[in-house]
Amino acid sequence: MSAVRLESISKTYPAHTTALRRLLGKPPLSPGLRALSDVSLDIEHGEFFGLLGPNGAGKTTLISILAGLAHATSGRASVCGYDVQSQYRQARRALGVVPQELVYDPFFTVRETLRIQSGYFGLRRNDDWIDEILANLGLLDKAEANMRALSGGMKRRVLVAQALVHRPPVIVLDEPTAGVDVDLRRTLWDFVSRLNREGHTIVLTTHYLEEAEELCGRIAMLKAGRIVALDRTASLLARLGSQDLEEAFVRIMHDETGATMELPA
Ligand SMILES: Nc1ncnc2c1ncn2[C@@H]1O[C@H](COP(=O)(O)OP(=O)(O)OP(=O)(O)O)[C@@H](O)[C@H]1O
Repeated sequence: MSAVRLESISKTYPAHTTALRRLLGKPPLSPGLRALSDVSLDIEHGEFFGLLGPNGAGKTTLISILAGLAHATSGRASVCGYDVQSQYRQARRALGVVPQELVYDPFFTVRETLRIQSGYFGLRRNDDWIDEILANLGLLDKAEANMRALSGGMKRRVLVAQALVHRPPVIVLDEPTAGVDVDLRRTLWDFVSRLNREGHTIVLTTHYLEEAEELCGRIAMLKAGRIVALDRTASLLARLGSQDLEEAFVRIMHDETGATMELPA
């Protein structure tokens, strides 16, 4: 059983329309937007997997479908064997998501935020694990600070901590290092790599390709909602004769043949 399984996932966001046009039975002003087209993918337990692609390629949409925040128009997705729609609770419990956007409640301290998050998963007396997460993310001295008093980078650390409170076997990080300093990057990657060594499956989206090259054993590249490359990182570089992932990425994204570069993992 895969940690993450995507079977022919397509997603079309509904067309933009106005209430008046709807009332008059007129067609929408713009057609719907197809964000994902027939995406199939298996991520095995224990993998450190990179999901790459330019802005608007569909990475966040895919993550939203896994987290139950968006529904696929067609296809099936599962986390640790649990269908993200029909077995939502089990699937969500198996997943920790670090969102791209800084979302937080300004009325709580860091520790309260993590206790509340634990409560969503029915976990009481989770303080030992919360303390361990705080220590590993360099947040221990901020535990009693109010969320609104934290810097942007510190808030991002709390988002990472929130994703981990229920010890999910699969951790998805959606651009976790966007706009954060070198210190946090190091702390974060040390901690995430340790979690990976301990058996957690990691799915990472990032625009920092050198980070993806260093960390991810296997990579999928999305372009306009389709998978255009799926391979082990080293094999991908060797096959394209590229010096680094950035060069490979540019070549694949500018390849107009539309051929999918896929090899068995
Ligand atoms: N809620 C929504 N309603 C309508 N369109 C959306 C919605 N969310 C995303 N889109 C569109 O779907 C496409 C894919 O967006 P998505 O955010 O998944 O891309 P991404 O690969 O995560 O991009 P980025 O690297 O910029 O984060 C884009 O064209 C985006 O404008």
